[in-house]
Amino acid sequence: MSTAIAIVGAAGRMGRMLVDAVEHDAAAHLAAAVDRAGGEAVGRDAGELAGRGRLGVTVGDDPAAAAAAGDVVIDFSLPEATEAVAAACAAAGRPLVLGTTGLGEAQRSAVAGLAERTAVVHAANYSTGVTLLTALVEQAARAIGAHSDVEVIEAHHRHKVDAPSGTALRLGEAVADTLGRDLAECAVYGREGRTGERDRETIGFETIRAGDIVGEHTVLFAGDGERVELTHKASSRGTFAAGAVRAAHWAAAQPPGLYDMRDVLGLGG
Ligand SMILES: NC(=O)C1=CN([C@@H]2O[C@H](COP(=O)(O)OP(=O)(O)OC[C@H]3O[C@@H](n4cnc5c(N)ncnc54)[C@H](O)[C@@H]3O)[C@@H](O)[C@H]2O)C=CC1
Ligand SMILES: O=C(O)C1=N[C@H](C(=O)O)C[C@H](O)C1
Repeated sequence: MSTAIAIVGAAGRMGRMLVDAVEHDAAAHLAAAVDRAGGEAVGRDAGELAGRGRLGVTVGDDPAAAAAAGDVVIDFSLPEATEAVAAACAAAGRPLVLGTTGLGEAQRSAVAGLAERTAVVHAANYSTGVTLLTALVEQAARAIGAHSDVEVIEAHHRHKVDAPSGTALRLGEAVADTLGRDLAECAVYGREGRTGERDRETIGFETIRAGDIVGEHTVLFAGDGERVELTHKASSRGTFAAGAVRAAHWAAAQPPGLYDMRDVLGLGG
């Protein structure tokens, strides 16, 4: 059986990659495509936008119609779309694979509410490599985190609108949780001026925005006389799209709940 997939944010960098990934997957097909109301993509063919030629799926602006048409919804758009997409998935009883980063409290709460009714996979990064990196970072934090200065460094393309990246925040959270710290209290975002000496309990974040960098993350554990750096570099958005489509197949068979990419890959907690 082929999984019918509805894509929100279909005209974006990730949306176009997702259309391509779905159409490359013999076990899936594109059922609906949605983008921003009033945007120039609405009314165009989603396949043509993705450079794949005509697919016969017109980009719409109604998440409710898209959710009803698909077995699963994949949303990589903007936080402004999240609450409407969650409501559409709840009304249609459809699982959601959410890749959008930079969510605020209201959007997180909408996602948590949806997860009581359907399966929701929410990951800041759908690549297998970053899922592994997160596990390795937890291992490093357990071994040397309490005696190290921990810094998270990320680099992305010039078009990215949120900072630090969702992945960087997730990596920082993984360190904080492992060390029994509260990230909201120990995070330091960039430094400037007369900062004073570094407090070992803090977790620092540095952001680079430049050119067409797809996505790079390093977690640095620095002590006296040595340091450990764990790095992941994505060289194609195809890796995120492939992971999201894999998550969509997986989510279609899950009971309600909030999951992440570790669950999808069967790596446990
Ligand atoms: N979880 C992951 O693995 C990854 C997550 N991302 C995240 O995905 C999101 C999208 O990234 P890009 O594709 O690079 O951005 P983009 O700006 O190229 O695409 C976003 C698309 O969403 C559309 N959009 C905006 N408001 C909308 C609304 N209310 N309803 C429907 N569509 C709407 C825009 O018109 C645009 O076509 C970002 O939050 C980014 O951080 C990106 C790559 C990987
Ligand atoms: O906006 C992007 O491009 C990316 N966003 C995600 C994030 O914020 O972590 C994941 C990936 O690094 C690409």
